Amino acid sequence: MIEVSSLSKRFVQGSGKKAQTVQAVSGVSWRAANGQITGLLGPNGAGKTTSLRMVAGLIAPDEGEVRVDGIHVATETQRALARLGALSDARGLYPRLTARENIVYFGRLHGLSAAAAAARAEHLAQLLEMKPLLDRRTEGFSQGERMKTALARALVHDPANIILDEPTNGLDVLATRALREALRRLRDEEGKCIVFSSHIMQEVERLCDQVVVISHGRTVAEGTVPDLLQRAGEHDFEEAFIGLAFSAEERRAAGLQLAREAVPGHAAQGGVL
Ligand SMILES: Nc1ncnc2c1ncn2[C@@H]1O[C@H](COP(=O)(O)OP(=O)(O)OP(=O)(O)O)[C@@H](O)[C@H]1O
Repeated sequence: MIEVSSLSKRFVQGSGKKAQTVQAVSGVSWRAANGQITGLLGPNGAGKTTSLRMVAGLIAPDEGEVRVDGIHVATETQRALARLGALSDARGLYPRLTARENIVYFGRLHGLSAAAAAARAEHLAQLLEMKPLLDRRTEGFSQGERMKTALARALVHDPANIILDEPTNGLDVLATRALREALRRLRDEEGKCIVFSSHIMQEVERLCDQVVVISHGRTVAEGTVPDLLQRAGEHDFEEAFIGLAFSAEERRAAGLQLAREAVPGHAAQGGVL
């Protein structure tokens, strides 16, 4: 289980009089349960990546806290992170090593014996359907092949919690489906707590048991897809997302309208969403 409470983070760019402050995350709170897939859904710049980087202990929050299975990431970092597998956008594989060597190497860094790491590589290759890749050098791997290898590497220590930042970025339809299937198996067969960020509505709608909508660094809604549809008073998830994530003023400024806001006989300036 992952619990994020009142998390805030700002970045300062430049120095002196030219310094600019960006409030990336402003009091975000959410909870991701075991045996469920939780989606962080938000427009570009909403604060999803920054939130996940704080969950993974890569950057420290200014305020708030993250607990992984009840363990504070800030104070018991090693113990909390031992229970977390993180897949970031930068896949960062070693090109001269085979997929198997990449996975085993990370297993060894996590303290697994050579035999245990090798057994995990076999198990994960089966789970992620990547057996034919295992003994190829990762140099020249396709996006989908790289993603699978990086995911196997992130799962080598069998963490109970998995976070993935926009995992389908750059993947074609087949690789996306394979990833979706792998995440379902990790949820259903192994009871993992899975969190992934996305701005792709269909992906979240298809896969997530629970959705957290983030906008301007805040949690603006949380619930199942049917909960969010009901809350927004919409039948279409994309319309619900637009209604929840953007204020009426923002929609007007962007020249966008929800279908239900359209005046009959008048075309929207920027097109009806
Ligand atoms: N290292 C940084 N320095 C300065 N600003 C940053 C930094 N990292 C993030 N930001 C800013 O914080 C805000 C939130 O960024 P973040 O990457 O968390 O959003 P996101 O929801 O993941 O967006 P996207 O869907 O576009 O990836 C943005 O305005 C971004 O420019």
